[in-house]
Amino acid sequence: MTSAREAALKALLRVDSEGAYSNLALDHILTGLRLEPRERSLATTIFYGVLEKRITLDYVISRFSSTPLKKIMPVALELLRIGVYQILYLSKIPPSAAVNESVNLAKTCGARRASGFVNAVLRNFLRSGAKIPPLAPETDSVRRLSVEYSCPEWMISLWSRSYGDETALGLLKGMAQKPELFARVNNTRVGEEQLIERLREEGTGAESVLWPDHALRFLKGIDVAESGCYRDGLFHIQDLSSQILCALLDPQPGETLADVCSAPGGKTFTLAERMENRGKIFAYDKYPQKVKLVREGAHRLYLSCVRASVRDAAHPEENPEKADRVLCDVPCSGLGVIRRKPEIRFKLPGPIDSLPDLQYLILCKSSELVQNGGTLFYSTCTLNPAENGRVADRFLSEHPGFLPKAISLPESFPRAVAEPENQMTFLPHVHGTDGFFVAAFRKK
Ligand SMILES: C[S@@+](CC[C@H](N)C(=O)[O-])C[C@H]1O[C@@H](n2cnc3c(N)ncnc32)[C@H](O)[C@@H]1O
Repeated sequence: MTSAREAALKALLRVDSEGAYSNLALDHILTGLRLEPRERSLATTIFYGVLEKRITLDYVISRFSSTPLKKIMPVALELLRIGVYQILYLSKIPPSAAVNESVNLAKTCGARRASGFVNAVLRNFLRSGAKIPPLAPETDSVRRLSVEYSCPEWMISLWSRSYGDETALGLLKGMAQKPELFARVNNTRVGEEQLIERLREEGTGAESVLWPDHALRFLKGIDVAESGCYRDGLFHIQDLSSQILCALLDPQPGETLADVCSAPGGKTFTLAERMENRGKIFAYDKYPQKVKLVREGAHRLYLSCVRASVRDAAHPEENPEKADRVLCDVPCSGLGVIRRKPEIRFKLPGPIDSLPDLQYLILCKSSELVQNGGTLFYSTCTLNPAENGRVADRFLSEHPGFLPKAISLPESFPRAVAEPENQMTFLPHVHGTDGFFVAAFRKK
């Protein structure tokens, strides 16, 4: 029978070898296995923990292995990470059990010849006192932070350069925190208090958030597949940052909107709800299978004003009907959602460098959809000025037909980054949201 650690191993290998998204890789492995709830929870803890702490774990392994990391076969390396992770961070698991389980899995999961090596490295680590060994005194501060917070050096340098050392440190500390989970109440079907009560009956605690309206905070995790309220279309899961963007966009019933990068549909749904399902939202995405997700979500939530279809926002064949408000929630590097998707920290800076050109193109093309006097919003879930403020600044400087539209927020959302008043960067450790960026423009 597959154990929790074997499930975690398989999911980790999937992320490494196929570049799979963490949640999908884990779901894929766990579906089809009949693990006890406790085993399932251990598999999840080990899987996410190893991804989150990988840089720290690799540093530890490098100090106790005579073989350089790059030469260790993938299964053995992952088993070493799983072993060291449990020894360092899971105090309820006896260290000897952590070692034995990794060694046994090496024997049964395709790394039999490396099982002695896995045993030797883990036992060396235990004998040394099972602590993260100090770095050499000459190690520079970025490398130190990288090992301490398990964050790549290039990302730490980017954040220090862009936001200052203090904010960069805040981001690193925030990255290690468990993110809160929020829902957007489907106000076309249920009131906030009513939904809180219905969730309580299902055994899920939730409370209202002061702002924006119709946002709920879950008091513990929720398995949406098990929730009747979810199936009945009473809410969708959405971070506060996205809900705030939709509040700023402020669509009115009866208007026409275009959401040019809409899948899987979270913002489309909130916008449709804010419009009380009256008017039209053209929800586009480049990929047909993703458009299907938007259609299914709108159907579940009874949002008939959503019209989902395939369209390439960067190379549109023709421009459809103009809209009162247009949203460009562009593809981005996702550095603001590392708390939820730990594998994002292993993206390489090279591919990220090409994103601003695509983002700018999408923004320029989409600006042609805005009616005179209408508004245009640009957003990302990343913390990288090249994809954020620089795209927004360039748009204004090259489009005299648009003006900056000031963003003003309640006092509980103070500005944490010096930027023009039509831009706002949300930081997890300051605002309690995902890392997020919004820029707003008005067409003359
Ligand atoms: C950040 S996600 C959008 C999230 C979505 N707005 C939501 O709230 O659920 C970016 C989306 O852009 C889509 N995309 C990427 N390139 C595109 C393009 N050239 N045209 C249209 N959509 C594109 C991706 O498929 C992805 O679904």
